[in-house]
Amino acid sequence: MDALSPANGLKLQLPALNSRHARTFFTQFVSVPRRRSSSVLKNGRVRALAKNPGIDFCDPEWKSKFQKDFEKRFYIPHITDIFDDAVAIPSTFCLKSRTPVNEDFADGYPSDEKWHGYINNSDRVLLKVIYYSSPTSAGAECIDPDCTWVEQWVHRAGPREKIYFKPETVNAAIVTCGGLCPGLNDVIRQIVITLEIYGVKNIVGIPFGYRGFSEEIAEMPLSRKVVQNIHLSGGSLLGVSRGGPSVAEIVDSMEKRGINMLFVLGGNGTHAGANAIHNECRKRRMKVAIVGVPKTIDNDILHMDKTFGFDTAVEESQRAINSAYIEAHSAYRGIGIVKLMGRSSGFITMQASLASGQIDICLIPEVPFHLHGPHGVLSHLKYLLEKKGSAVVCVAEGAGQNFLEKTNATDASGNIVFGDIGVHIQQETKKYFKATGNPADVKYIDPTYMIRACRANASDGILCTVLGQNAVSFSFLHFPTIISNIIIISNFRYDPFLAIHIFSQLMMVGLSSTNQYFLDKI
Ligand SMILES: Nc1ncnc2c1ncn2[C@@H]1O[C@H](COP(=O)(O)OP(=O)(O)O)[C@@H](O)[C@H]1O
Ligand SMILES: O=P(O)(O)OC[C@H]1O[C@](O)(COP(=O)(O)O)[C@@H](O)[C@@H]1O
Ligand SMILES: [Mg+2]
Repeated sequence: MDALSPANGLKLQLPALNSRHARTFFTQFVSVPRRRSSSVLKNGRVRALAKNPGIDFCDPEWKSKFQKDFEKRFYIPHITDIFDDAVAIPSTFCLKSRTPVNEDFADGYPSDEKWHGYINNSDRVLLKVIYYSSPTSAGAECIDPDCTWVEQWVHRAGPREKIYFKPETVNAAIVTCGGLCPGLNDVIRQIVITLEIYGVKNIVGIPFGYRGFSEEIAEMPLSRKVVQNIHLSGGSLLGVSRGGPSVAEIVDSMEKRGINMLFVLGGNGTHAGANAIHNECRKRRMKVAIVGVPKTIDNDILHMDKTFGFDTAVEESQRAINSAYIEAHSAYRGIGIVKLMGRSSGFITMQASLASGQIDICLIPEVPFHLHGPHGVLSHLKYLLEKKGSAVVCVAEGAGQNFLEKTNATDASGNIVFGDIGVHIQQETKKYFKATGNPADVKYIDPTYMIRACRANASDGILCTVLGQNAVSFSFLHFPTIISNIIIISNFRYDPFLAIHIFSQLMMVGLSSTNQYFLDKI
């Protein structure tokens, strides 16, 4: 391959080298999110430092104290916290084969004890699977200076043997809020199917997000028959929206409708709402289970390897990138720019760039950059045009917001409306090359809505199925009051934002990768 072909021209930077001091412009184009726990040594290498300066490592008990504190932070409210007389009944979720008895079952089905099909309430999922033997190991995330092995566990999702809701008394509702994301229909479908397996008959969809609680829009009765094929198309069967009624109005409406199980599918805003609804229900002593299923196409949630829709987004982005590449390479001095989702994080942009092998410059919110100047994007574009005649840039929507005029405009949910960094780069690039007397042909593609509206791919489809199932199991079982604990974390570069700690996903936790970055921010 030509040394200047895009795949080679694109520099991937290892996290350990990604320090402000060690970085050159060229190597900053593609970078993975930085960790704060590093310092630069004289030789330019980076040393990982221990986090948690508040811990007294001389205390022989520090490790068990740390683990206790970790467990406490992930305590999930239990229905008996509020209703100490709540009675558990055997699960109605049937794990037994319904097929005709074969030889194995000649003496009848095995008892539940022998079946071992349920999740034990004490089961935990290990969050970190890498043992870093030294703080200098690449990517090391150490709690103490010796990089001691400290186990960090979270609860395991799945059906329990005992439940706290009688299926015949359940009035379940599902609501999808915020922006679209591939996989919403898959999750809705699986929630409905699983609820029916538990024996629930009354299931409705609340149309158009939280707005559906206040406005005169009829709720949608849901059953397996209704949802059977909805995963075959993108969007949300129920519709989505931003903004809407107050929390008190939502809870009034839930009381009026008799809803005692609410599934909210949405992002940080939705879960802030879910948490507020939960608190209001608690205040009114309503026995309601509220379960959040995290939806963020940006894949920026603490502890989660992957959120649904992300994989589809990366895959679908390839079409836009390839089009930008073809346009750029077919034009005289062509430059293609693609903007992808990612308000505070560059996961989609980074992975789509890497997967494509067609991107020369990748810009993400985590890494600041200059447009102008000797180490700016524009001078690198000039270099690329001189060397190979064309170039392609991939930029995350939240990157380079400092170049744009702040309007303080917000959407109906109160989110800050970002300026269009893609348009800005396009304009600046055109101006820059025109001024050099050698114009460039700059094409800009924003595929956001085409990506968001896609049907989930196979991998996301499986993830959604697991999330939907586990959400229902949690609503019924051990922790039915609320699953959506909200932990405020801050993205070190941008405004603090809410990350969602949702337990319906935790059985998916395996080899944590990119999102471990956010662990720092608890
Ligand atoms: N702090 C909050 N308290 C209550 N409801 C909220 C809060 N933030 C957002 N919401 C509501 O949650 C819904 C979705 O929020 P939004 O930010 O648009 O999407 P997302 O959940 O994807 O982040 C909206 O209806 C919004 O009004
Ligand atoms: O035009 P809309 O629907 O407000 O959506 C735009 C925003 O939606 C997003 O997809 C984020 O949506 P969420 O808030 O639902 O995660 C961003 O990428 C984008 O800034
Ligand atoms: Mg949001």
